[in-house]
This record gives sequence, C-alpha cells and structure tokens, in this order.
Amino acid sequence: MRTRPLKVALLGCGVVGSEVARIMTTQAADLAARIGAPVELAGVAVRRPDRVREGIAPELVTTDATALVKRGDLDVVVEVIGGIEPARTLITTAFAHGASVVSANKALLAQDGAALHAIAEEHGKDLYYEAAVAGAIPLIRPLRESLAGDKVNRVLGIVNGTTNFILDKMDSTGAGYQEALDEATALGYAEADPTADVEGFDAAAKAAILAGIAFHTRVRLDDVHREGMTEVTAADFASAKEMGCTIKLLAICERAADGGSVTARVHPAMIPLTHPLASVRGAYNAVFVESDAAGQLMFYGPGAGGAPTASAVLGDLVAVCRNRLGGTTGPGESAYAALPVSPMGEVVTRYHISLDVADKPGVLAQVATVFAEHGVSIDTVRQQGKDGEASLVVVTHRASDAALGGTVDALRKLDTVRGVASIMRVEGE
Ligand SMILES: NC(=O)c1ccc[n+]([C@@H]2O[C@H](COP(=O)([O-])OP(=O)(O)OC[C@H]3O[C@@H](n4cnc5c(N)ncnc54)[C@H](O)[C@@H]3O)[C@@H](O)[C@H]2O)c1
Ligand SMILES: N[C@@H](CCO)C(=O)O
Ligand code: NA
Repeated sequence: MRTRPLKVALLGCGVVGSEVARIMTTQAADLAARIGAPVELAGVAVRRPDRVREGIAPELVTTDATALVKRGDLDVVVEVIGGIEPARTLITTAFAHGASVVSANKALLAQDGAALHAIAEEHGKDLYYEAAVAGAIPLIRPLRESLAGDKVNRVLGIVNGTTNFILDKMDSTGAGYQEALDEATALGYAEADPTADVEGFDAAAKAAILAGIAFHTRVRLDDVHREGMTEVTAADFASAKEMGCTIKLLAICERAADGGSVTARVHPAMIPLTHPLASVRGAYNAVFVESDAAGQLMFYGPGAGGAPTASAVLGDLVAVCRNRLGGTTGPGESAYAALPVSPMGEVVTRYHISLDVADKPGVLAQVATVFAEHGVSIDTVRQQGKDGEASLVVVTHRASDAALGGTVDALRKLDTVRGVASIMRVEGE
C-alpha cells in the first residue's frame, strides 16, 4: 500500500457533509485498504466556523472554500454545499488546480453537467455524482457502466424522498401537507429550500441526469416537463383509493418507440396498489429501468438523508481515488446519440379526470361527446349526484397529453361543466 495519503477537501459540512467526514474518519483503515492508499481529510470549508463539528480537527475548518480548492495539492474535492453558485465556480476551480470532484449536487449537474464534464475532461479529471440521484441507491454507475452494453428504453420511478415521505404520510395517516413537510425537513431529507422538492424541481433535475445517461443524449432541466405535488389533496387520495390506486410523484424518462426521440417528465400520478412503487414508503426511492436485453430492473433503497447519501459519496470517493492511483479516469459524459427531447404533448398515458357537473339529463352524453371529438377513448365513468350537482369521474384509455389537454379545454367551455376538480395521470398499468 502507498503510504503517502490522498488528500480530500470537503466543501460543506451540513446533513451530508458531516456524515461524509464521519465515515471517512471511522472507516479510515478500511478505505485505505480498499483504495490502496490512506485518504486524508485535508480541509473542510464551512459557512459557520464556530459550530462544534465532532471528529473534525478545528485546524482543518475554513470559511474560505476558494482558497481551499486552490491549494494545488488536493486529489479530490467533495462538493456538498448544494445550489448553483458558489458550487459551480468551486468545482471548476478544483479541476483547474488538479483535483477530481465528487458531488451530490443534482441542481448544478442538471443545469451545467455538460460544461462541467467538458472541463473535467479538459483537465483529465473525474466528475462523479452517484449521490445526486436517488441518494444511497446505486443508479448512475449501473446505468453508466453495468448497462453500457444494453439499450435502455425507459427509466421510471420515485426519485425524491421528501415528497414520497409527504405523500405517504398524507395517504397512510391523513397527516396535513405542512406537518409532513416539516417532519421531512427535520429528518434532513428536504433541500435547503424545500420548494425544490415539493414543486418537482429536484425530481426534474434527477430525471434530466438519468435520461441523459440512460439514453446517451443531453437532456437539460428545461427539457423536463415538471409538475409538483402541492396540489394533491385528500380528495385525490380518496379517488385513488376508489380505483385501487395510490398517488406518487413519479419521474418518467422514455425513448420513443421509433428510437428517434426521448421524453422526460415529473408529475404526480395514480398507480395501482398492486404495483411495486405503491409500497415504497417514507423517504425511500425506487426506480425501474427497462432495457432491450436485461428486461426490467428495479433499484430500491433510501433516497435521502445524511448517512445514506454519504454512502454514495464515499463509493464515488473510493472509485475516484482508485482512478487517481491508477493514473486513469472513469467514463465521462456520453451524449453521442444527440436525440431530440419531444414536448409533453406527445406523451401518451391514461388519465383520471374529476368534473363537477350539473346533475341533469344529457350531461353525461355531452361530456362523452367531447372526449370522442378529441379522440380520447373513455375506459370508465362514475357519477355521484347531490342537490342538482354531480361529480363525474372519467378514466380514459391511453391518449396523448395534447389530446387530453384539448378535451379538458373543451369540457371547461360546456355550460353544464361547473369545474374540473382534478386531472391526474394513471401510470404503472
Ligand atoms: N440531504 C439529503 O438527503 C441529500 C441527498 C442527496 C443529495 N443531497 C445534496 O447534497 C448537497 C448538500 O445537501 P445537505 O442536505 O447536506 O445540505 P445542508 O444545507 O445540510 O448542507 C450544506 C452546507 O453547506 C454549507 N455552505 C453553504 N455555502 C457554503 C460555502 N460557500 N462554503 C462552505 N460551506 C457552505 C452550509 O452552511 C451547510 O452547512 C445538496 O446538493 C443536496 O441537493 C442531499
Ligand atoms: N431533497 C432530496 C434529497 C435527496 O436527493 C430528496 O428529498 O429526495
Ligand atoms: Na444514487
């Protein structure tokens, strides 16, 4: 074993960073044996230096992250600050000063992954980010390496722990949205600004990263259709239950049947209780990968939290250190397929639509006609009436998002339709 240690700087010592530091210290001997050289924590950049950080020598702590990444003697910089800046500049500075980078920052990678990969390559360094998608679950590496010989057609799953935790609580205990969000935040699952979680930005960033790697193409955050889960109500859960379903926030990345384009989307969806995703509880994540040769693979595990995320960071750290010792780098970005990303209107799925209508003869026929005129075929209709008003629940067969949108616009114009109470996609059948 080499005796000269590999030097690692840690940027950020919050929920994830503090666990990375803890594991680096407590597992030092095993990490050294697995890598073939000791790994030394050479510096820790923090924002609040007066905080007591157990297990971290005070002389390693600095508030000057820029000076730390410019030291020039670092082998690896671990970025767990989050957000776009200063993380982006710190990472590019680290590459320029000779370090490889491990990051958990999906927001940054979804926005600037291509540029960061290019800078890493220019400097002959690694950029690894297993922790950025689905926490502890090995997903980036299986897609990038294990499935590199196969053709992936679909990646579908739950990739945000906070929203799964909230939806699970709302469904199973009837907890309110805010109460469940506060608990997820206290447990260290939520982003610094939890809007990123509940409005689907975090899941959309992960979908962009996954689609890019799975389909060997470039998918930007803006390419991902995004709907959050803040408008999911107890009434939606009740409707889902009546259909034998529950509601999950899903990320779905698909290659078109002709192989010539891809789509990526994040939105709440009803899924049957019999589907494996329905039983994903709390902050767990689960992702299905469908490919030509392998068929269907399922990845499941803790999707958020300090220690689980640190597990993925440490896995990357070991891989990057091994590469350093071997004088090599791992696989970089693979975007040769250059596939266009199709708009949401072209996505085909089933829909559950809940309408408030006048309870009088002919309304059902009128509504059915609007669906037929837009080429959207109805699977089931359920009507419940009271005091001259009724609620009409329509479940469709598969239709394009554009056709469904046109149908809903036309329904809203009918005098007999008082309002569209909810529209939810139905997946997993
Ligand atoms: N918490 C999770 O479950 C989880 C899971 C996967 C990925 N991530 C990602 O990991 C990253 C960190 O998340 P977290 O939950 O640990 O957040 P956090 O807010 O707990 O930690 C970030 C830390 O960085 C510090 N910081 C901010 N600016 C700094 C600067 N300029 N220099 C030094 N330190 C600075 C903050 O003070 C804070 O302590 C984010 O990119 C997040 O998306 C988090
Ligand atoms: N806020 C994220 C952290 C893990 O990426 C989540 O809840 O999934
Ligand atoms: Na992961």
